[in-house]
Amino acid sequence: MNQTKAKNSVQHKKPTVIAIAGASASGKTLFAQTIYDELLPELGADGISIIKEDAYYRDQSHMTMGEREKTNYDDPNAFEHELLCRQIGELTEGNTVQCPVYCYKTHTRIDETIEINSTPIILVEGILLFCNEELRNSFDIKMYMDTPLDICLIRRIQRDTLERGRSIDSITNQYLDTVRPMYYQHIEPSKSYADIVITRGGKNRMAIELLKAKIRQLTK
Ligand SMILES: Nc1ncnc2c1ncn2[C@@H]1O[C@H](COP(=O)(O)OP(=O)(O)O)[C@@H](O)[C@H]1O
Ligand SMILES: Nc1ccn([C@@H]2O[C@H](COP(=O)(O)O)[C@@H](O)[C@H]2O)c(=O)n1
Repeated sequence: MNQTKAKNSVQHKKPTVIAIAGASASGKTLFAQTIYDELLPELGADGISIIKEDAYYRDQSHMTMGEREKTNYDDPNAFEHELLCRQIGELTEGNTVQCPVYCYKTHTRIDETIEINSTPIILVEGILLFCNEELRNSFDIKMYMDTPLDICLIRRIQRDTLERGRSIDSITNQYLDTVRPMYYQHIEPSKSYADIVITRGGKNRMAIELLKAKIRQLTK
């Protein structure tokens, strides 16, 4: 074998892409962030990264605020999944990508992007990750947060009033119009694609420890 080729194949081991899907406010972000924070001292910033599917919501700056507020954000078409898929592909090839940044208050992408480097472990979290076949096929490990919907709703009310600039009225109307129906149409059925189903939300310590152990095994 050509020596340069042999050297490169040793240097670039294909990253492991771990997806965490599930309902809105089921604990995906908390789970992924806990894994990241607890492994960062061991793996370093070159060892692990997180991508949020929410960053790939389509930009709506060409629409009025009224139109943006009526958008169904729980339909797969609300996301630019092609871009997410392409960028995961780039990362698995060892390349760097410019990840969009999304604002829930204005329902638009902001002008900046965040540079994400290819790392041996890539965590991806989002509600509809398993609904797009091409995207689904780009994951090595698929996890699903199976948190009861009433618990998710309570947590969403608390989070969205505090962090996403929403009123109780807007949260409950959106929940009845789109969030709940789309959960039953798209998210809940996608659980069947998961390799591992996690109960009790983002603080399930045993699930956190098991994934950390798997990641350690993959990176040693
Ligand atoms: N097991 C849990 N116990 C208590 N609060 C939780 C738990 N899991 C998640 N939360 C909280 O619920 C809210 C929604 O969780 P988050 O991780 O943002 O959900 P998601 O990313 O699935 O939308 C957050 O404020 C988070 O801190
Ligand atoms: N402009 C937007 C975009 C998204 N949403 C809601 O966010 C939920 C997904 O994010 P999680 O962190 O909760 O998983 C999804 O259910 C959308 O309804 C929004 O309200 N506004």
